Amino acid sequence: METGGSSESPTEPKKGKAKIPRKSKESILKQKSPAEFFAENKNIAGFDNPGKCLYTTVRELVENSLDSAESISELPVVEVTIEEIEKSKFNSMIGLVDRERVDEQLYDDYETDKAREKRLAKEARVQEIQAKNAALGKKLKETPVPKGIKARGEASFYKVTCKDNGKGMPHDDIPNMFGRVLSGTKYGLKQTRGKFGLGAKMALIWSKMSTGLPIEISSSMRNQSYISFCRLDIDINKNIPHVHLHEKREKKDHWRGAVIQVVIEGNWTTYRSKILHYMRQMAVITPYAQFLFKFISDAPDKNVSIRFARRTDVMPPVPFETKYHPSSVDLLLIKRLITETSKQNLLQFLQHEFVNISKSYAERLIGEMGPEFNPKMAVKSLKSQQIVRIRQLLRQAKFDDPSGDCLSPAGEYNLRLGIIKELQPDMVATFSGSAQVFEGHPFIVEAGVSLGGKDVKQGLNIFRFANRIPLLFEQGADVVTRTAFKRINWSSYKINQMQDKIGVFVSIVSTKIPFKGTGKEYIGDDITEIASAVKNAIQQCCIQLKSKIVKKMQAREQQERKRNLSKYIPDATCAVHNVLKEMAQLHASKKNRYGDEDVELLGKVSASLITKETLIDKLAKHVEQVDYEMALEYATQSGVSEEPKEALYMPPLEAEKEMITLQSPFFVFRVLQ
Ligand SMILES: Nc1ncnc2c1ncn2[C@@H]1O[C@H](COP(=O)(O)OP(=O)(O)OP(=O)(O)O)[C@@H](O)[C@H]1O
Repeated sequence: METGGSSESPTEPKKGKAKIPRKSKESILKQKSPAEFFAENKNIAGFDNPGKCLYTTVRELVENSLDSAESISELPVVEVTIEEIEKSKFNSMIGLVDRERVDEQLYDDYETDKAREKRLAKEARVQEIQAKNAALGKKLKETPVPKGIKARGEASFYKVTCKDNGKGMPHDDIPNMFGRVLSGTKYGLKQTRGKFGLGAKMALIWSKMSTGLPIEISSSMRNQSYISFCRLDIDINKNIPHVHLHEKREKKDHWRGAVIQVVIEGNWTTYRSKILHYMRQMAVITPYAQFLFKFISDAPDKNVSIRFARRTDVMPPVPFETKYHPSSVDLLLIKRLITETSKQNLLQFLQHEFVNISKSYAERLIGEMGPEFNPKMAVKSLKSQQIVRIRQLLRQAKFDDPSGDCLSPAGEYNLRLGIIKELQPDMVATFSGSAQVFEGHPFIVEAGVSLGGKDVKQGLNIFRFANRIPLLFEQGADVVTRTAFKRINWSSYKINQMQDKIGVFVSIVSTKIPFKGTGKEYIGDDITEIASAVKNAIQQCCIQLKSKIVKKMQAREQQERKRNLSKYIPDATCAVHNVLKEMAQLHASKKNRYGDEDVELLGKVSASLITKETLIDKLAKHVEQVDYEMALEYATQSGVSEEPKEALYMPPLEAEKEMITLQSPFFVFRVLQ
């Protein structure tokens, strides 16, 4: 085993350590570290209560794993395990000896004999009613049977482990990546699930707050011959990692990736369905990933093990980092870019540090700035007022919109695949919009609308994704929900908003998703560009669906017509045959005279060559013929190209057998050899 150094004391940052001025005696001023702030306001990062904390911890770890695998174009394999740890096991983990209660009345869940009697009587009553209803065959209403009261302090503990096949982390960066709030590698202008440099630290802060246990990280990168292992917690006041152990361990195989493990308080019972929904929706929007989710407890009936198999090998292109759009910059940003740039003069700076400024355009801009500016001037010597002038001009000048090339939308193929897998709908339509822009950030909206399907409730069922993260909370305030409920006239597309089972899937990707809050739970309805792009994407799907619905309705009408005509054949033929028989009798008794043609016919009726059955047969054939001709006429009118087509998706074969794989941007075809 190779040891890369361990430390028992907090790792102090050497550079950039802020000096806090000495306070005068009467000063009441206090400072707070970011870690302290987020520990006190953990709800703004999605850590509201123990149940939600469990959910958000899983989320943060899974999203980091996906970001990591995708950053190296690796098809992600992510394994999440939540292991329930019962109280005495937890106590022994932390070296606390279990203690029996002595003074029962001291506890919050203490019940007097009378209260207990009352509760048991109530429970018995409820059970009796339920049994009676069941015997009468009545549908059972969800009458909760009151359970024995749970103590306020009765906590449940969980060990959450997330393993991936991603990039891994540089050995020396691990303590800061997990032990310093607001530190991360995803701050650049790039579409990533993570952004704030906060999620993993929040999981650690919560573990520190609820169990006091550290986080454990194992990681290995492509060319590393060792596995980095780090056990750390966070010094909340100083916002620095407190490293317990940081070492390099022997690597026996070619493993690459990361394993993160944290023990937290949580509530599986109340957040089970949210966590499973999250995993399922993540599998929908990431069909090229393989997920294994496990919940392990001492009660085997509670155990869950779900494998979300990879359904395609086609991974969306890796998003790449882009530069700022000149129209969206502010003074701080320009100053930062000036400090960080390797370019010497103003011309090079404008041309290379922003998108959509060519050399000639940069020259025109500099000319417009005034006589004290020139292309060759040293960019690092610009004075504050000059920077203000640059900013004013960049704000007012005309620039092309940023292109969406740097983005990586899920793609219509993946979206459709996900919808079909998730809902198994009767009909589905998808649409992928072109790149648009808000505040200098490109964004792309994709949508899918489905009708019918398995486990879909009547009305609108909304599924939201942002930078390929499923959003499950704060649905009511989100731009997608509001648009679907308020701005789409469903009936004009022949869709019944109340009765049809409608699935609305919207995925937005951008270099900046304007989430409300750091919890990444919803996108507000106040950004007009995004709201109108969402509306357009849903409408485009509805237009496609409408034509399918109309075709279906016409086909149904046609069938109905045929059925109606066929229904009347026996009565109609009976009536016609009776008339013919009567005519034949009149002709025979010479009471009526008929033309030659009629006489021939009446002769056949008299000779029983034309019977009721022959008439039925002829009429049925005629209805069939008319129906066929109408269908043909319809097909010719609407053109063969518009015949309803259904896309075909083939799940990847699981077998290890030798296969030839044919790949195209739209499909993967595997042939067994
Ligand atoms: N599984 C992992 N594999 C590789 N790197 C990881 C992994 N988990 C975390 N990291 C690194 O640690 C950094 C911090 O992660 P953290 O979750 O705190 O923030 P983030 O993902 O950058 O942003 P956000 O707070 O929005 O999730 C990441 O930027 C990433 O570089």
